[in-house]
Amino acid sequence: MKTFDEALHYLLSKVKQTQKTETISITEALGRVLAEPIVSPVNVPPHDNSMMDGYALHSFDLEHNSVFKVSQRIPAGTTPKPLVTGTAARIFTGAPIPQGANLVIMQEETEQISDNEIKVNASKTNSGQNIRVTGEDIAEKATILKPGHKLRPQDLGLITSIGFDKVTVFKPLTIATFTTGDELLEPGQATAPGKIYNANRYVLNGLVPQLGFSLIDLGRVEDTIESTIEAMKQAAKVADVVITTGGVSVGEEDHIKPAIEQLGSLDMWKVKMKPGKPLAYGDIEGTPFIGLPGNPVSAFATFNLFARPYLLKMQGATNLKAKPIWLDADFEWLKAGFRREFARARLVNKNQKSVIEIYPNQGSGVLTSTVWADGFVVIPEDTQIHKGDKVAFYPFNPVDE
Ligand SMILES: Nc1nc2c(c(=O)[nH]1)N[C@H]1C(S)=C(S)[C@@H](COP(=O)(O)OP(=O)(O)OC[C@H]3O[C@@H](n4cnc5c(N)ncnc54)[C@H](O)[C@@H]3O)O[C@H]1N2
Ligand code: MOO
Repeated sequence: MKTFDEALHYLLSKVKQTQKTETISITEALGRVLAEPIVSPVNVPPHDNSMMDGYALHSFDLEHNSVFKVSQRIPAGTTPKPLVTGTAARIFTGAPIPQGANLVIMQEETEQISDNEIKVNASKTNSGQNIRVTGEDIAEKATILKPGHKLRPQDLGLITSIGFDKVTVFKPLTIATFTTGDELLEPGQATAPGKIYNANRYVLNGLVPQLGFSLIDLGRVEDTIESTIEAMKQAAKVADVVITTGGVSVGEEDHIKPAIEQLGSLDMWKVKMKPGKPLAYGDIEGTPFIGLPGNPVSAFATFNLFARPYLLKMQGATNLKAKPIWLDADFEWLKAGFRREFARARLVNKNQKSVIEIYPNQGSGVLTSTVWADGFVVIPEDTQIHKGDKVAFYPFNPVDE
């Protein structure tokens, strides 16, 4: 049996990163992975500018005077004249600082004493106050984003702040999915004895596009060797990776193993984790294949824990590792097991403290646990947990994804 860390490490070592890139409009770039560094040709801000609506003047004059003539008016978007010595300039937020001024007094700290005169009432002033300096956000020639970065709304803002309207990103991977099992009915079909509804198809087909990949959904494949081989071939032809659920444990009803062994290569693993013990990895005529277990919670967990980082790495992303949040357990886990448990858990606030609760039924077929929860809590191998122990919580949707 492999440990969880061994399985993940091996899987990630097998990834061949995509080389296919495209240059696209910034309006299409949300969620895409950068293929090239972004180097700024400009300073941001491009000029020293005011943080406040108020008056620009020089600190030297303030040492001698509190009443100033207003010698010019500088709205944002205009170019100021140099400041006449001993005077103030009316200035607005974002407007360039005139040459000869070195601070801005906000208008609430001044009073208008005649049509073109103000009195400064500020108790404390410093040179440079209320001025945003050239390049303080981005310096010219700085690398603002590196390849492998998955673009979020704030990244698009940063890129457009240097004037770029296009970015070079990796083309999205295409993932083909199918589910196996003759017991499966599609939603909308009438129930029948011995049958269950195909839940995994819809979980998988939500998880794949949520990560920004294109999906080819081949639906349910009949449990025969011929149908499985046919589906595999078709999937491998059109996709960068093929992902299935079901048919990876030891039963002879499972045709995934013999099908792939005819078409490529396959490793069947038993991983020391729960849910998600069986996992298959191989290739179909050269296309990577990941076989997730059939139990719905196991399929959900192994997608998140194995397929997600595998696919993100293949897509060129560098931020693969989900970061845990360490919090106090608000539960007891007394049956220490030899497999690492990824218990479905949620964060709750109690008396201004965040703690972790777990769903009472942690069965691999209890999909309700994944809906109730908002993440996994890790119960390490051979470990009991008592209330108040620190535990590692992994949200299902990491914020930086
Ligand atoms: N003798 C052994 N039996 C099993 C072992 C083992 O080590 N030795 N491992 C168990 C574990 S752990 C798991 S997980 C399952 C995984 O089995 P498979 O990947 O072969 O999956 P199936 O047998 O096809 O299905 C398991 C279970 O999940 C239900 N299922 C399957 N597909 C779907 C779907 N698309 N939607 C909803 N539910 C689905 C299926 O009906 C079964 O109940 O094997 C254990 N057995
Ligand atoms: O992966 Mo199985 O779900 O551990 O029960």
